[in-house]
Order: sequence, then C-alpha cells, then structure tokens
Amino acid sequence: MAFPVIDISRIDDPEAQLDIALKITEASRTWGFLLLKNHPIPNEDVDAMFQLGRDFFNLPPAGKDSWPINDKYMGYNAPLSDRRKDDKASMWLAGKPGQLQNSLDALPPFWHAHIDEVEAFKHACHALVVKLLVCFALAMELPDRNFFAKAHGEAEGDGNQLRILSYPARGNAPADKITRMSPHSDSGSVTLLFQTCAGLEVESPSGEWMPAPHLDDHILVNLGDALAFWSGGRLRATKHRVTFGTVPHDVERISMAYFGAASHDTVLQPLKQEEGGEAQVLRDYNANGVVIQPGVTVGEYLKVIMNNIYGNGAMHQLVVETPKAHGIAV
Ligand SMILES: O=C(O)CCC(=O)C(=O)O
Ligand SMILES: [Fe+2]
Repeated sequence: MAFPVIDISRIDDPEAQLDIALKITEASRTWGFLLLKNHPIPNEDVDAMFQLGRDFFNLPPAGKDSWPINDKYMGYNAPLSDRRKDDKASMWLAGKPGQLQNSLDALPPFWHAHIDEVEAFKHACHALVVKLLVCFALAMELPDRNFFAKAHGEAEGDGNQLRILSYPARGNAPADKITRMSPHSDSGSVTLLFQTCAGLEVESPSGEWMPAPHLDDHILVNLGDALAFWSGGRLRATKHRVTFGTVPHDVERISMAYFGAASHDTVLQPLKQEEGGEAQVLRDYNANGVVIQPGVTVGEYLKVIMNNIYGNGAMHQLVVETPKAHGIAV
C-alpha cells in the first residue's frame, strides 16, 4: 500500500470536496499519516518560520535556557530533556491567539519581536486543521459536518501548539542508547508536520518502521490519540520516531509541528457505531502508556501526557472521577 499523497487544491470546491474528504479519511484510517499536496499555506511563510527557528537555536545558551517549557506549553526544551533522553531541542509557542503576547516573560527575548509572525502562521495552520476536521465528518456522514470542527474554536484553543524542533549536528557518532525522538503517537487531534529534510519514521499499516517520504512543499499530516479515540477508531493515531539511523548525525535537522487540539473542556466519548464509530468498542485504548477512558476531557488527558514527558520521570495515569456523558461540551 503506497504512502498516501493527496492533492487538496480543490478542498473548498463543493464539487471536489467529498472526493478529497474520502481520500483523506481513508488514508487516516489505514496509515494515520498522509502528505498534503497543493495546500493553502504559502511556502515562503513556512520557510520564514524555519529561518526563525534556525536563528533561535543558534543562539548561545543564555538566550534560551532560562525559559524552559512551562505548564502552558510555552518555552524552550533543551537537548536530552524531552523524555529525559531525546537528543533534540525544541521551542514551544502554544495557546490561543493573544496568549504569546500576554506571556512574554515565559518566552526567550528572541521571540518578542516575532509574535505577530508566529500568530499569523498558527492562524493559517489552524484554518487548515479545521478544513481537515470537516473532511472527516463529511466522509463519516455525520449529520453535522462541523461535528469535530466546532470543538476546535481557535479562540478556545489552549491546546493548539506550534513546536519548532532542532536535531543538532553532532560531531561524533552517538552512543546506541541515545534517541532523537522516541517512538510515540501525538495526543491531540491533527498534527501538521513541516520538514526541511527526511528523517521521520512511521509505523506502516503492517506494523514495520519505514521512512516517511519527504516531498518539498508538502505537509505531512498525522492524527492524535484524542481524535482517534473520539472517532471510535475510525481514524488512527500512528506511532512515529526519529533515530540517529535516519538523520545524518553531522547536519542539523529542523522540523516544525502544529498540534491542533480540541478545546480543553471537550469530553471524549467514542462515536457509537450508528454515529460512524467502529463496531469494536474502544476498551483500554492505551496511548503512550496512558489508558484513555470515556468521559475524560481533552484538557485532563493532555495534562497527563505532558507531565509524563516533561515531569520528574514518574508515569501518571488518568483518573476520571465523574465521566461526562456527552460527545462535546462546548
Ligand atoms: O521532527 C519530526 O519530524 C517529528 C516531530 C514529532 O513527532 C513531534 O513533535 O511530535
Ligand atoms: Fe509526534
């Protein structure tokens, strides 16, 4: 089965939309990964963000280290701090519009002059995520084509995160045990991944690690566990990783992920079969070592996941005291 590459140039054209929605949804069900061709985000804007990332990561430690990632997913994460072992750095620029401007103390000074550019880029990413969410609802024949999209209001988007990543060049061949990006699935709804070169490996539908193809000017899309669970298993959150085997150790690799998540008060109840869910009920849906339970909110779930990655090394599980009953609480 070939890795899906889908042309979305006519995604807003009513005559082409359903066909595109069916292709995107089928790729999301089988692979959980796809490449978007002819997407609406201008390549110059993507390149400009990459350049900001490069300039930032090139700063001396004094320009970065005093602003570690905080509980609002803003700030810097230095090499070997992510999962306490991954050899990459990243900068998190999260939250709804206005949050960056209101949180300048949490951001390295480098970013203060670039807030508007970052916000505009996040806004464009969000608009594309919403288009994809509409496609899923259309292809699943849900009564409301905005079923997923309406839980992703940009103004409520505390969990929307832009993350710029740097896999620094290393002079020596690394020791075996050091990873670049440990195997994981993403946690929210839809991730847009922008890459300057190949390097990502994904779990294929038959369960083997394989390199994700890299095509210039395409966006790699993958899905998070919250949406996969909520869809009743119709959409797949696929594991992926970056290793020293796939990225040459002596050149820096820059990538950028926009994580689109539903608002924190969205309640995750898997779609029933008559609503488009799979017959198999999603019991014990285990994602990155955390069991997602029906009735949990997106905010509760994302918090546990982030604590497990950035916390003191202890693994937390979700405790849902009073599961909420409805599909969406917005
Ligand atoms: O750097 C990449 O290509 C992957 C990044 C990623 O998987 C993530 O940030 O969740
Ligand atoms: Fe990821």
